[in-house]
Amino acid sequence: MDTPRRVEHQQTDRGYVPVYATGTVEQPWESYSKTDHEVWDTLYKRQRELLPAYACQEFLDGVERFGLGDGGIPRFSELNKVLGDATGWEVVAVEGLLPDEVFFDHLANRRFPVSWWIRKPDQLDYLSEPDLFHDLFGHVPLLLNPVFADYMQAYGKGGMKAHAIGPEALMNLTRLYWYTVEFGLIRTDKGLRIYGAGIVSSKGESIYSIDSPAPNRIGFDLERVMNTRYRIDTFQQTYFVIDDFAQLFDATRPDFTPIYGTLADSSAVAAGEVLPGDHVFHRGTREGFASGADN
Ligand SMILES: C[C@H](O)[C@H](O)[C@H]1CNc2nc(N)[nH]c(=O)c2N1
Ligand SMILES: N[C@@H](Cc1ccccc1)C(=O)O
Ligand SMILES: [Fe+2]
Repeated sequence: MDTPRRVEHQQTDRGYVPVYATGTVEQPWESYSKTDHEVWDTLYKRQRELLPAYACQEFLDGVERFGLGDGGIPRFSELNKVLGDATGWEVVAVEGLLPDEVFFDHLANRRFPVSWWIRKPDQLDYLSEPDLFHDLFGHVPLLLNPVFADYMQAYGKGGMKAHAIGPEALMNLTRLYWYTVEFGLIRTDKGLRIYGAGIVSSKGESIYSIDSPAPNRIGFDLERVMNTRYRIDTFQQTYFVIDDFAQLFDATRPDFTPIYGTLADSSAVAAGEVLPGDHVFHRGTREGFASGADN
């Protein structure tokens, strides 16, 4: 994996850091404070205790293989030895949210962007932008699963294509990412389990997504998901459930171009709606659902 070449040094509050062409930086591991490491340990321990009963086995296996609980914020260079050998993926440190095409370009090249900074102690339960804990603990363990690793690279390539087609196609694809990679549930013989990074990195939403009567839980259907709006500022009003990872990979293998065409003519579905054709695992009570703009 050739690391993107350095193009400039950028003045930040940590002094000059090398910024690469694709928006990546070096992980400033020596700069992390004692509090930063304690925040990681607190969040890790909370999720490690909760998730054996809530997360899918593939995710739990990934957490163990990386040894994310060995104490303090992990060094990306250490993780990349395990990750590179397993599936050829590489964690790269970034400042935060990247433009869509830069983000997809990373995925298309088996690079997963992880914010170098971690949330503050008073942000344990909510923050507005993905931090190191969300990106690393939430997304990276499943990249050790070869089939999921292939899916994520294919997603990146699909993102470059959707970006070239136009903003509506990109929105359809971003909804797919949202309801699977970020907030997806999966069926197991022990009941519904979590694989979405946005859920497993949040104690509150881990419990809510499985136990609460409020949200809908509906069987995954590609076009249904691509046409369903979502909210970024609350727990989800609907969770989509896959039977297994193969279902997700098979559904996303075909060329999406005709689907983008079909969806361009149909109006989007609101986040909390249940449709006649839905495979309803649970029809939510909708208690606590605020109204408001959806994506
Ligand atoms: C897929 C969709 O565009 C999504 O919002 C992207 C945008 N840019 C990003 N940038 C970073 N660093 N991390 C992310 O998860 C995302 N998500
Ligand atoms: N098959 C999709 C790309 C894609 C792959 C995997 C996940 C999501 C999207 C396309 O042709 O655009
Ligand atoms: Fe994420």
